[in-house]
Amino acid sequence: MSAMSRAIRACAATASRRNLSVAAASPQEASAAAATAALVAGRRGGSWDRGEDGSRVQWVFLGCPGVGKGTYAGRLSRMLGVPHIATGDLVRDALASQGPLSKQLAEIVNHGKLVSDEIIINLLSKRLEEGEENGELGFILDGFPRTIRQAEILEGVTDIDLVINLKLREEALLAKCIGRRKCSQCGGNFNVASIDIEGENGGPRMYMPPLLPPAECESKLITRADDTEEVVKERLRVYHDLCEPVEEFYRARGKLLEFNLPGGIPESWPKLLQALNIGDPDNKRSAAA
Ligand SMILES: Nc1ncnc2c1ncn2[C@@H]1O[C@H](COP(=O)(O)OP(=O)(O)O)[C@@H](O)[C@H]1O
Repeated sequence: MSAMSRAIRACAATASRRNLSVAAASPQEASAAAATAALVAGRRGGSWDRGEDGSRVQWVFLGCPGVGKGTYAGRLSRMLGVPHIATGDLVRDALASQGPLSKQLAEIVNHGKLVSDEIIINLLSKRLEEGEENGELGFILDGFPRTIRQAEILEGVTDIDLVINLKLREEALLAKCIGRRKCSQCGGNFNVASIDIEGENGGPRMYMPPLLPPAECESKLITRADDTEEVVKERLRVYHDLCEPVEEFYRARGKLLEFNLPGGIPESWPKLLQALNIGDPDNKRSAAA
């Protein structure tokens, strides 16, 4: 068992024994913009590349359902050579496994609720153990932590370098979730939604074209059971109630990088790299993404 997964399990057990109540973090005095600038500037001179031992990248992605955490975390993980660990994927794998946990999880996930911290910690610890056995170092977490208690547990066992908080206008989130499709054969992710929203307060219009599947995938597309309008609305409500405080948790610790997605992938990806101060002088890495 890896040191980190062991520590997560131990910390979670202690927290549940003590019924850990987490003190609210003190608000940071500096403005969010100044904190973000300092955060990125702190990494200038070095780059975000993994260190020689590959262990430097320990990042977390936060953001509402449909914002694109999986897309951007996946791209960065391929670019930086660190595993992308999405707790939503771990939950869906457990759901598909038809094991004893599967029925219990379906009830929760298909109603847009959060799985208990204990179940998530167990799934994550198992995934980290497997990674350790395969020599993985570093990680980009996507969808974890999602509650203050999960954030406290993670903070207690390892140092998170950076938390990227992706933001997108609420009108786009619902449409993006409902438009999501996956090819059941090749596993490719697509989106049939065409989003075109008027600019706010004189700001630019937001256009996100659909990401359509190639002809060979068209008949094999599946939709996630929790991507119905009713369930997405519940997931958004749960996010605002339980997950938004996690943003504040990291903001107060000076780790939060806020990133407003300006549009679709072609427009947003280079700007995200820029915000992360990831140089790409010879374009080799862009090709890998
Ligand atoms: N860290 C977590 N804590 C509790 N439940 C989780 C966590 N991560 C994933 N889940 C469960 O898996 C579902 C799907 O997660 P995910 O794919 O990350 O969805 P989303 O698109 O809402 O961000 C969530 O709605 C929730 O039920």
